[in-house]
Amino acid sequence: MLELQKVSLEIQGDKGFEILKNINLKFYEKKIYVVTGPNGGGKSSLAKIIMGVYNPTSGQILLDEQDITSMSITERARMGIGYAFQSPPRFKGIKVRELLKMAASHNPEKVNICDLLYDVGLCAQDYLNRDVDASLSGGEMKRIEIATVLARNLKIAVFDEPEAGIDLWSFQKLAETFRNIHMKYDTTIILISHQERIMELADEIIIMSSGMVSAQSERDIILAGIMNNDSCACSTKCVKGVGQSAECVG
Ligand SMILES: Nc1ncnc2c1ncn2[C@@H]1O[C@H](COP(=O)(O)OP(=O)(O)OP(=O)(O)O)[C@@H](O)[C@H]1O
Repeated sequence: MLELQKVSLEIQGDKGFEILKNINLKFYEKKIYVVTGPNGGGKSSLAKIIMGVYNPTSGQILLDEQDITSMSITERARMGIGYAFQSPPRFKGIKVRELLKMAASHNPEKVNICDLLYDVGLCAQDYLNRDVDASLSGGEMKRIEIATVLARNLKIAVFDEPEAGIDLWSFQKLAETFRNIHMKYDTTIILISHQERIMELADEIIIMSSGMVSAQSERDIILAGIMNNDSCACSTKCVKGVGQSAECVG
């Protein structure tokens, strides 16, 4: 289990401000969590603090009861925490086959890289010998990145907007991929997303807003709340919501 206890993150600057405020969260094994919420709410910062890109200003992070708060990205990666980037990096001179083999190097006998490519909706025959460079489209690169994360058989896998750059036709396949991982592995999956169809995969949904957890509950409860919410998201006092600003009085 991954646990965040009273985690806060302040970015130093002219007038340092708190990006994350007193976050208390528990992520259990074999569950899918979707972190959602308005732009700037703190979702990616939460992912980065789990990864070790940022270190909290205060609070603690525990993985299976071990304090990992001050561990580096590399140490956390060794302990089984992995992250898929919004815009995956490209590696000059490396083939898809080599990239996946490297990712699976801790458990090569367990991982079939052709199955992995199939799981992310790519045909092994067409892609194994492709270079991991600019010749791959954004969506193809994203899927290969997801395959590398799967290959690592992680304890905690964080995906930041996995749907970004993936066409509507392949979206269903992506959702199936996460369902399959959920069934096949004990990995805790944390998905950062605004997409309702990604939220539908969740066991639990966490809403981040203004650097705080503003709601956390089972998927159906949160989704019902979002669907029934006809209140206005603007900062002024408004009875009918954004887009009907004639009603705004603030
Ligand atoms: N390194 C940084 N320096 C200064 N401000 C930062 C830094 N990282 C994040 N922020 C600010 O912290 C807030 C939260 O950012 P974050 O990227 O976590 O939001 P988000 O919920 O992922 O947003 P989005 O949905 O737009 O991706 C934003 O106001 C952002 O500008």
